Amino acid sequence: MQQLQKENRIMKGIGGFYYVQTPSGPVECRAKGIFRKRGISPLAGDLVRLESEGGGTVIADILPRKNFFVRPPVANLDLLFVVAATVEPAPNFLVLDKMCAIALDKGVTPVLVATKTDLASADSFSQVYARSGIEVLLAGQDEDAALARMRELIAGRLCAFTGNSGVGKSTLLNRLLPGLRQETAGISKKLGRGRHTTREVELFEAFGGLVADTPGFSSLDMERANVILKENLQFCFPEFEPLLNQCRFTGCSHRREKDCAVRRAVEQGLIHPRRYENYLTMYENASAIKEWEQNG
Ligand SMILES: Nc1nc2c(ncn2[C@@H]2O[C@H](COP(=O)(O)OP(=O)(O)OP(=O)(O)O)[C@@H](O)[C@H]2O)c(=O)[nH]1
Ligand SMILES: [Zn+2]
Repeated sequence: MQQLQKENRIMKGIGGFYYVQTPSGPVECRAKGIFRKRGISPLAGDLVRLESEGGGTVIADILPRKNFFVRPPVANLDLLFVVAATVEPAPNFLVLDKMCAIALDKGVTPVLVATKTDLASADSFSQVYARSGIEVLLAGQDEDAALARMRELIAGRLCAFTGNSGVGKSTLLNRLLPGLRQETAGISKKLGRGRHTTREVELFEAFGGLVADTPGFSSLDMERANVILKENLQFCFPEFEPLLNQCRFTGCSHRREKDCAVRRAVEQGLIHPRRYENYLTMYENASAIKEWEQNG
């Protein structure tokens, strides 16, 4: 099993105060002034070095980050549950593929969770992702196996949930962590503030890992900070990976080039056409954004 570092980790930040989990218990502290001068803000998920200052404790250093997200503000994410419903709302595979690609681009493992499987079949999910290298879990109303697998995946990792409004993220989180709401209220009370301020990311210890309560992840693909370079996009589709050195041309974009191993795999049914189509769309988007940025 993977081990989460038991060092000092920021669980939550609110109004300039940070709630840091340390091997000897939780500590509430501020950050040293140097961060503000450098324009760096400590984030939930950050591993930090603490120092004593003026009788209190301050964050003196942020250890190198594996990755970070701007909205919601969280660092060092290991795994992202991408939640999508079979119906109400109907799945948008382009959005799902974008979310998975953004995760992979940042070194985060995406796991798809299909909800409302009691209302409609999840066959489309199973088919589209069967050979994608992305794990799909079916979480209808009575699917305990999916919850068991989620607990297993959370162990040793920092995890978050994303998905469009109404797909069932809260329902899933409540089934997974029935105590979450009370805990949220408890911590807010302890800090004596925050219940009605802007939602900040808060990490919860669960099943040997950490789960982020991150309502804002639905806007993931809108972030400029999350733009994937078109050259890197091919690495964000795990099913392309074993083929990448088999294309005739080095630097093949897998669109119109001759003897492209990726296109051949699509024709042979080894890559799902929907995934390939979405790759092409994302490639065009990435090219457009780059030109726009250069001209702007
Ligand atoms: N039938 C069925 N309904 C579900 C399931 N999961 C969630 N729902 C319902 O779908 C609706 C939306 O669920 P939420 O959990 O609030 O969805 P959410 O993703 O948290 O939505 P936002 O808070 O808007 O982001 C609620 O009425 C739930 O009861 C499911 O597996 N089956
Ligand atoms: Zn190619």
